[in-house]
Amino acid sequence: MISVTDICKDFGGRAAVTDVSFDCVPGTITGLLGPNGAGKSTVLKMLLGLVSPTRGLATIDGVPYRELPNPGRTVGVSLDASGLHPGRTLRGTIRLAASIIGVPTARADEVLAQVGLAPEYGKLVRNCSLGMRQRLSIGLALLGEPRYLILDEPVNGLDPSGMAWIRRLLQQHAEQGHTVLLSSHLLKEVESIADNLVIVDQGRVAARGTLAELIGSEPGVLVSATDAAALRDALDKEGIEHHRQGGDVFARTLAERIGQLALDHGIVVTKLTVASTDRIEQMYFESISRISAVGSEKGV
Ligand SMILES: Nc1ncnc2c1ncn2[C@@H]1O[C@H](COP(=O)(O)OP(=O)(O)OP(=O)(O)O)[C@@H](O)[C@H]1O
Repeated sequence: MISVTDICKDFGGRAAVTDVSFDCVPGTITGLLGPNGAGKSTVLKMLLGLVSPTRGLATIDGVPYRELPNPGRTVGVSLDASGLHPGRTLRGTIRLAASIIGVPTARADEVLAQVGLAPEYGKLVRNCSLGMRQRLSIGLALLGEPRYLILDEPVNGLDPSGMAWIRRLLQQHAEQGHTVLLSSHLLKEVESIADNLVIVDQGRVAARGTLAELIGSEPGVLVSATDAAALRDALDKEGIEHHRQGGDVFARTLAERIGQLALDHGIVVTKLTVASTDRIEQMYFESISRISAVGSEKGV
């Protein structure tokens, strides 16, 4: 488990992170979300022993990162893809990292293929696109087959297929019982990947919980069906709140329930849109505006 307890960081007397606490349990993906400068990277760096906390404790597997016996085999880290050595090739970079953490060369080549960079193995890092560097950085994180993945802004620079790829990869990692913590300022991306959210603003936790806890357990689904009247009848029978929206039906339930309902009643669904995005956006802005209000009361 990853445990962050009342962690604080001041830089030159200025608070960057204040009393941040959260846990990440195995088998889940946690998204650390917040606007630019909110303190996300500082939290991750404290967790990884790269910045020492002014107060508080951050542990992985019950100990601070620096006390892990072989951190490279336990925790996969991707912090800043622009920090990779520009004069090394992709393969050279990953093989060097493999030799440092005691992983066979064959595994390095396997990871290069896994992140879609095998055809470019001879390219120098300085000649790689941002997306390629991001893939390399994620490959470095995966190298030691770690139980924990800690990724700072992993979707930065990735195109839509790259984003879909990383989503699948992280979900598979969590399904294997591993723990994923990622930071992002991209609300929609985190919403589609994470099981749990920790929203930070101005260094403080603004909101924390599962997506359902934060936006309500039944966010609502917009459904198009060839027979909308039959759909409305079925929703009535099941006692599911609904109303018309254009030619569609907005039902206050989960997509899974609509799928089951359609199957049970033989209704052909032609389109189904989960209408949570605007609610999560609303929740996000409400959370961070509460922190801003506290900050302005304190004259921050
Ligand atoms: N080494 C440092 N020295 C002084 N101030 C720092 C240092 N590192 C971070 N800060 C400050 O701490 C605050 C939080 O920065 P941090 O990089 O953690 O935010 P972030 O949420 O990761 O932002 P972004 O999404 O823009 O990367 C910012 O005000 C930043 O200027």
